[in-house]
Amino acid sequence: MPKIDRIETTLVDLPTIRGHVLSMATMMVQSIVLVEIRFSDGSVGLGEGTAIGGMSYGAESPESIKVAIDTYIAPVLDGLDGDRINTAADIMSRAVKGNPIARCAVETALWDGLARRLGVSVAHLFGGPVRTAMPVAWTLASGNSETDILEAREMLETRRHDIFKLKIGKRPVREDIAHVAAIRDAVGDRASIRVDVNQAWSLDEARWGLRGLQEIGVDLVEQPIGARHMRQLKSLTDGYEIAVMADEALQGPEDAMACATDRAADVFAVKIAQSGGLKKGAEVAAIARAAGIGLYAGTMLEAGVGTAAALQLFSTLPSLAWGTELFGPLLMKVDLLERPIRYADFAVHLPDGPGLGVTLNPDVVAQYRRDRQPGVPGIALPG
Ligand SMILES: O=C(O)C[C@H]1C=CC(=O)O1
Ligand SMILES: [Mn+2]
Repeated sequence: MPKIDRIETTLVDLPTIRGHVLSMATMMVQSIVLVEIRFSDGSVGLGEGTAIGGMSYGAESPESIKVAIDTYIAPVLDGLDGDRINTAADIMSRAVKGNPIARCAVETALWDGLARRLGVSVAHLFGGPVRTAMPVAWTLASGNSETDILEAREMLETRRHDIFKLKIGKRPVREDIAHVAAIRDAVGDRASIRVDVNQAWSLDEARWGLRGLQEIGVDLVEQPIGARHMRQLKSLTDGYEIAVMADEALQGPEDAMACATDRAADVFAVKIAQSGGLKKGAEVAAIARAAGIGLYAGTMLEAGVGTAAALQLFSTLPSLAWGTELFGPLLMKVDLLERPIRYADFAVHLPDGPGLGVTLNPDVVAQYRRDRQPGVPGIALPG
């Protein structure tokens, strides 16, 4: 019986390839928490906990994830049978309210450990993959329409992405619509264009916004209004033809159930981190499927470990109508992995090998760990 011997966390700050401009923050660096669980039989499991824009996207930050794990999760899991992931998840959710990213990071490391000990992939533990390549969106968020157009053209030419998600909500609605229209016109029908407002609009702004986006041929709008405003989200879903996707509104199966019961959204962005782990992410996906709601594999802009964990789960879902946005490693200047995840032919490819199918590059971790490079994180808030 392999016991949990030690849970180690490391903050790593990876510079982004360009400023990533979101409605709530501009990211120059992505900060991640690596989790390594050491088991009594010598096996090791890897996990990752990653937030967006410090604490400006949600209630967890890289620092809070580390504290939650070191101070509140590691002690209650100490000595537990490492194979008992359901028990560990239950203990974590009783010991720590909220903090789904921290719980997901630890659960991921437990899945990786168990799958490695069995010599199988994590996807295998979820019933096996139904696909090994998944469509993958890229986020255009340089903050400048011309730069975004050049980026989009390059992605199409190199066959890396033909789905683009534009981050809007920082500028007045009219300006945002003009920005989206310029990109729509530039790429024509070679790509699917979607937008993410990250909750920035009021309901009346959203009504104008959705009407404008629909007119210019945008396929989908993500979380246009506040996460808590489920009834208003439903009114937008019912009022327009453009698909409405819930993201921040979905913090696990209970939210998914409420959103599905009212059919407040057409599509769910399922994030393993926001759901509180792979198992709960699978539950969110099952609720969507049962309710006839479309599925999209979302990201917290994780580096290779978190992205691989999401790929393992999403490869097993019978239908993934809206594809994925599991491009996080490509947003960072350096890759954390020994063998980077493969992006080709407009798809992201499931890594093979046991566990998550990935191993860390120790030199990159050594160079970018926060305790070796003081003075980060690089986040600018608007205004
Ligand atoms: O969905 C979000 O809000 C977070 C994330 C996903 C892509 C991206 O650029 O940011
Ligand atoms: Mn989103």
